[in-house]
Amino acid sequence: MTQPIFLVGPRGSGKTTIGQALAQALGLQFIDTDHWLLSTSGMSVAEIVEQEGWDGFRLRESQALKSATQPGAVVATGGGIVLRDENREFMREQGLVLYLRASVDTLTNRLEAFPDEGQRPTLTGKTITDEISEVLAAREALYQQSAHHFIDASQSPSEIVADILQRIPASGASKAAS
Ligand SMILES: Nc1ncnc2c1ncn2[C@@H]1O[C@H](COP(=O)(O)OP(=O)(O)OP(=O)(O)O)[C@@H](O)[C@H]1O
Ligand SMILES: O=C(O)C1=C[C@@H](O)[C@@H](O)[C@H](O)C1
Ligand SMILES: [Mg+2]
Repeated sequence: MTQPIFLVGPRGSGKTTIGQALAQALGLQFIDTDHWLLSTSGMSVAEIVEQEGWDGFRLRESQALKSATQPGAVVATGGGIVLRDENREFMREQGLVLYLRASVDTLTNRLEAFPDEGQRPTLTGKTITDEISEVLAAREALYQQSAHHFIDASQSPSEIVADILQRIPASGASKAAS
């Protein structure tokens, strides 16, 4: 398989966790746009937003997506990557896009247990539950438009990886929607 696999979804859906496990299972390189930005800029998401605002972060994130993507890699994106048309088009044209879907309750539980405020500064100033509901409602259609496959991300990591592997046989990843 030479086309990259992109994981999209909201904060806490498991893009980083599942991306690492999937890359290991497939023997592929793992890339994470949030980590790539941290290592290339030396700044956390919170620091970039403090200095450049969310517009500055979104610009850097789009550049990171294009610079970091490699053929045959698993790419965990940031939760807001789908906000820009150019990013959605890039991912769909270059590779296979998987949407990790989970309920507001599941996402809230995960983010409350591990908030990581340096990488997940508030988007709305609201509580985690209210923020997730609002952000998911605003982005759901964009995640759906971007994705070739919807994956139930409420399962355990090993179940999710097995589910993904069933949909992308070694003979070549399928872009058929499901
Ligand atoms: N399938 C899962 N089952 C249980 N816990 C999970 C699962 N996937 C991720 N987690 C946990 O949820 C938290 C968030 O996961 P992760 O960082 O992978 O999400 P993310 O989608 O990459 O978020 P972000 O958009 O902020 O980068 C972590 O603490 C992780 O251990
Ligand atoms: O959902 C979002 O907008 C974000 C998710 C994280 O992955 C980071 O990219 C950043 O905190 C923004
Ligand atoms: Mg992540």
